[in-house]
Amino acid sequence: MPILSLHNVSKSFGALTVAERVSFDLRAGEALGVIGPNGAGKSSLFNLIAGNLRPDSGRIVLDGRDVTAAPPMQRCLAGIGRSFQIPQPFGHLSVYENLLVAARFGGALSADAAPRHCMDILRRTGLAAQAERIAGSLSLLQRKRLELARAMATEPRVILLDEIAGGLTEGECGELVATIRQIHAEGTAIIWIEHVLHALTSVVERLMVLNFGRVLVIGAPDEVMASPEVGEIYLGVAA
Ligand SMILES: Nc1ncnc2c1ncn2[C@@H]1O[C@H](COP(=O)(O)OP(=O)(O)OP(=O)(O)O)[C@@H](O)[C@H]1O
Repeated sequence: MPILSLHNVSKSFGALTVAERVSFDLRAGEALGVIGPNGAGKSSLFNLIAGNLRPDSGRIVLDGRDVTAAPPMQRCLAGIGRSFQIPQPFGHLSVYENLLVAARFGGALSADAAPRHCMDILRRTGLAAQAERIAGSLSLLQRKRLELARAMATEPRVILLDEIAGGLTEGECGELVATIRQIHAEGTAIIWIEHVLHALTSVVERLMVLNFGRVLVIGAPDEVMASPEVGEIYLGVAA
């Protein structure tokens, strides 16, 4: 059984369609990459999955349970974790405190269980040495790590990563990718929107291309990148 399924999910803002009958399954533990031109509907897709946008039609099923009408908080508790394109930590709290908030409120961990869980996430996301640092004082790479860690602290079954590699140097990007690969290897399913293609394709098993809110193609990354439709929208020429 897939961990997450979208069935004909559609959403429009007036005349602008950001999702048009989007359907796909995410297998438990799978990593799926999402690419597409600016405005294709990638972030809107995350908002639909996380519950920040309500679809006009269609169904979203998490682990066999229909969550289409569930608000974001309930979806988070049900196992959908999310990182944002622009990191959104509590800047005046420490790194550890940020994780504690996520674990207690986003993951409903008990006061007894949360501290140990947060220490584990700090270690797994490469932030152990920064635990006491105020989040607002972190470097960009560390803020990206914190964004990942906050999502992981909610104990997600599926984690949504929105352009987490953007703005990093090549070396920093490699470090973050290694962490994401490890998290994936430990069993968390991932949907990752990313413009840094080589980072994305070094992790994901499948790639989905969105264009004008539609799924243009979904499949193995090398086959998707070699497909004429993708060449057409990225290079503006028919292959
Ligand atoms: N709440 C909203 N109301 C009206 N229009 C919206 C809303 N949210 C998004 N849009 C529009 O929907 C379109 C798709 O936006 P979305 O952010 O999903 O695209 P994207 O593929 O993530 O783009 P990018 O790569 O630039 O981040 C854009 O034209 C955007 O301006």
